[in-house]
Amino acid sequence: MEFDTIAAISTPPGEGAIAIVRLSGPEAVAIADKVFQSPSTKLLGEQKSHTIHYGHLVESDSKEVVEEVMLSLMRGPKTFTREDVVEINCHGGVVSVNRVLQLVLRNGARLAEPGEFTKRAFLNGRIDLSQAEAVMDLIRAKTDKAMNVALNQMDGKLSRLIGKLRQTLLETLAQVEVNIDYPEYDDVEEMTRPMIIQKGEEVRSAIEQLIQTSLQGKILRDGLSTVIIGRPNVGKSSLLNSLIQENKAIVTDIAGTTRDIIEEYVNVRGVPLKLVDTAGIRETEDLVERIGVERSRQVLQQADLILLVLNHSEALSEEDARLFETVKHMNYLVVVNKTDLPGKLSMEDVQKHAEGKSVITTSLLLEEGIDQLEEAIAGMFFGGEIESTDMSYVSNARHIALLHQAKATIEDAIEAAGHDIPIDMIQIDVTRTWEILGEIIGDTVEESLIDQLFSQFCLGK
Ligand SMILES: Nc1nc2c(c(=O)[nH]1)N(C=O)[C@@H](CNc1ccc(C(=O)N[C@@H](CCC(=O)O)C(=O)O)cc1)CN2
Ligand SMILES: Nc1nc2c(ncn2[C@@H]2O[C@H](COP(=O)(O)OP(=O)(O)OP(=O)(O)O)[C@@H](O)[C@H]2O)c(=O)[nH]1
Ligand SMILES: [K+]
Ligand SMILES: [Mg+2]
Repeated sequence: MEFDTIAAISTPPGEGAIAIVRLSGPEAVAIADKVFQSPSTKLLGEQKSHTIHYGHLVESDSKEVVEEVMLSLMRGPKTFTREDVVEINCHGGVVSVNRVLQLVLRNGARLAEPGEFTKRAFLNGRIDLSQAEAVMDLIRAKTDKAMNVALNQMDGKLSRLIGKLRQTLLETLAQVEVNIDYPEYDDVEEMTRPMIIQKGEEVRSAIEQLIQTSLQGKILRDGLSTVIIGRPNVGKSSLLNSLIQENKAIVTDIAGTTRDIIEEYVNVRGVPLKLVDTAGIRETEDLVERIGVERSRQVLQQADLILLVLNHSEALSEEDARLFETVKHMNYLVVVNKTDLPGKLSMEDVQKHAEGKSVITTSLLLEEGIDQLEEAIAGMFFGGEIESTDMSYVSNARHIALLHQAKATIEDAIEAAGHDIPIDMIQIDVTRTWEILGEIIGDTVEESLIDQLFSQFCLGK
């Protein structure tokens, strides 16, 4: 495909040592030649591909010097976009890099839209949609593990899996056609239906396996939203500070210290947590505190995990019991804090309310119990260690939704094949499954969706 030539600043905004302005498109080299002067005096158009050149950028008419740069020359198709690419490495000042961008825009390039370089890599067939989406995941990855998931997807691991399933579906459809068109025996139906069921089952179970990795994949990608709740003064803010190893939240012995929601990201054994400290939940006359309590109840709704904190030096109160009731149907862990103080809390009571959920004891004052808590959190979602060899987790919400749809349609096909539903109806379900899986890799997908996906990228990517 032939496009116009785009340009953008590909490094983060602000001051840095070096900044890059990237050009891609059929005119990239010609535009660079208009504004680049090197000591060698040779035109870039005459230079070998994949070479880097020292020189100056100058105004095309006045030859006034604009910047001193290093320029990388990369001719397609062996480039990020498969088009001709020129990268101008300039000094990393805000003014400098903008000057360079303006210069190439004045000389024929168009300002790129967010994600447009990666979009071209997709449209020119270097990567498929799931690989392109992985590029964005990679940039946003907050932990090593999340980055590995993205790298694997970028490498095409998910694409290959999806490709294999679609191939099986196509072969099944082809076989159905053959059976119908060239019936060597009269028992076409008897041959065709079991084959659809067998192949359909193969595909269904593979999809199910992918879906099973998706909860973990999503956690690695988006972080586990973890809300700390408990009565005032039990040590919620102390717990946040211990987990992030920083004194971020205010801790005092005054009940009702935390009034606003405090959010912090922390990496617990490879699991990224978005930790949320909340106002202690209790009946209160204080207006500000009451608003805080109300907010605590709201953030609870969106939590993936709840840490319910109790005070070891006080008997279980009615408010504690109400908190247990609130989180009953959610993922939660109980943290019994202040074990350094004389115990008034009956652990039997706690176990009864916790209904089999883990109960961890801590003394945040003495820095005890944090290890066990971290272990319990990681164990809850990853059964101990996160798998590091086979990182083909599905992590993207769009992909997960499509996998669920694909599973439903292939199940329809299997079900229909086992009953007296006409073969052509079953073909429709199998074909639909093939299409839905195709949307994951961008093979069968609406242009508007493609535009929308790439627009979420950063500028210059
Ligand atoms: N300066 C710079 N650094 C960068 C990038 C970039 O665009 N510019 N990248 C941008 O994200 C990443 C590197 N990603 C890239 C991916 C593919 C190709 C590429 O040219 N692929 C070709 C040919 C490979 C080959 O030589 O065999 C291909 O796949 O056909 C280049 C960069 C990270 N670092
Ligand atoms: N003895 C003892 N004191 C602790 C422990 N953990 C926290 N504290 C103290 O308990 C008090 C309350 O701690 P916070 O972390 O502010 O409690 P909170 O649950 O956030 O309180 P609110 O925000 O007011 O609801 C502070 O004085 C802490 O130093 C512990 O393990 N042992
Ligand atoms: K407090
Ligand atoms: Mg607090």
